[in-house]
Amino acid sequence: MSIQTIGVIGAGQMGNGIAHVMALAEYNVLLTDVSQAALDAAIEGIAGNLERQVSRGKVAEADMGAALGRINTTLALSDLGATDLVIEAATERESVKQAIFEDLQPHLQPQTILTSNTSSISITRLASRTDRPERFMGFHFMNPVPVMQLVELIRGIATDQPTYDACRAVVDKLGKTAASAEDFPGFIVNRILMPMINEAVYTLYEGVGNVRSIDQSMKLGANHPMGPLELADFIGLDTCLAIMNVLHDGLADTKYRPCPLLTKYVEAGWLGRKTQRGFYDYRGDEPVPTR
Ligand SMILES: CC(=O)CC(=O)SCCNC(=O)CCNC(=O)[C@H](O)C(C)(C)COP(=O)(O)OP(=O)(O)OC[C@H]1O[C@@H](n2cnc3c(N)ncnc32)[C@H](O)[C@@H]1OP(=O)(O)O
Ligand SMILES: NC(=O)C1=CN([C@@H]2O[C@H](COP(=O)(O)OP(=O)(O)OC[C@H]3O[C@@H](n4cnc5c(N)ncnc54)[C@H](OP(=O)(O)O)[C@@H]3O)[C@@H](O)[C@H]2O)C=CC1
Repeated sequence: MSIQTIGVIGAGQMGNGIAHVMALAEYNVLLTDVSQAALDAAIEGIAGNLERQVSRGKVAEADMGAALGRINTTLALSDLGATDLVIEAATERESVKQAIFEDLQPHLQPQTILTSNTSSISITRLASRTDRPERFMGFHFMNPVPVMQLVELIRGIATDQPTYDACRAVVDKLGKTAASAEDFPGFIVNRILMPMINEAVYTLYEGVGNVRSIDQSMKLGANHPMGPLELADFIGLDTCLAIMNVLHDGLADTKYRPCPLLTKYVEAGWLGRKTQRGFYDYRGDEPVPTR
């Protein structure tokens, strides 16, 4: 099946990045969210990121204008009815995602492929609540989407080969690399990455190091581009906690128990960069550790 128009649900940091790369690859994009403010912020963010790519010679100025022209926004989920592929990138909560698919389904063409950018939730379970489990799969981008090379492709138990092939062709057209992962909690990247981040929070909680020493240790001692606490703030602490809960519930092993300090930050609404405060405070000129 030929994909030309892509619907993106959720205009947060991932939805915004997905719309950006799809438009640059000449797909028409229809981006939706529950708030107009989120849609406006996403368009502004995409324009800013494209401008940076133009200034660094990564994108031609004319391509930037054309890409922005290919992105339309709407508050009405039903407008996504005419798209060929839908990528859901709303909040990492199963009930939110299920409600979106339920509301969207009656408006979709029968052949439309439904996908989720979920970081951890069972693709098979999400698919089973839709009218098209064979045309449903996991389409998992990494953050920041315009920079990261990998896309994890996750088949649910019922996903058919034409659906996988169509999604694979989109990844190829983006110039990114696909990795196939089986449908188990956290798939590949987050099964490995998130326990490391959670362990960094335990290291902080137990006083083994402070925020700065933990991040510095992993940057200078293990050559990670960002320290684990800086990365957690970048991903979003609510998303990190949601992923740990999926690993803990789905694999029933205490090694995945979320650190109580991570829970406390989320309860405080200190979700990282997106709320200006997490393991660092971003409200000043330089990020300042909060512990
Ligand atoms: C939670 C999940 O489900 C899965 C996940 O995504 S886990 C998270 C995975 N991501 C990571 O681990 C990211 C780790 N961090 C990094 O790789 C790097 O710190 C980083 C790429 C984010 C930034 O790199 P940096 O060297 O510190 O910063 P900076 O020089 O500003 O940026 C590097 C490049 O990225 C570009 N960039 C950064 N953010 C961007 C964005 N949002 N859009 C477009 N370009 C962006 C910059 O323009 C720059 O481009 P050039 O190389 O052409 O100059
Ligand atoms: N952050 C990361 O590094 C990565 C995240 N992901 C996954 O991508 C998804 C999105 O994450 P991310 O972009 O970081 O999250 P954000 O919190 O940045 O964005 C989520 C967006 O979805 C919106 N939203 C919530 N409910 C609905 C709804 N019913 N319909 C439409 N939009 C809705 C939110 O609006 P509001 O704020 O008003 O609630 C918000 O704008 C999650 O599943 C996450 O696990 C995948 C890879 C990496």
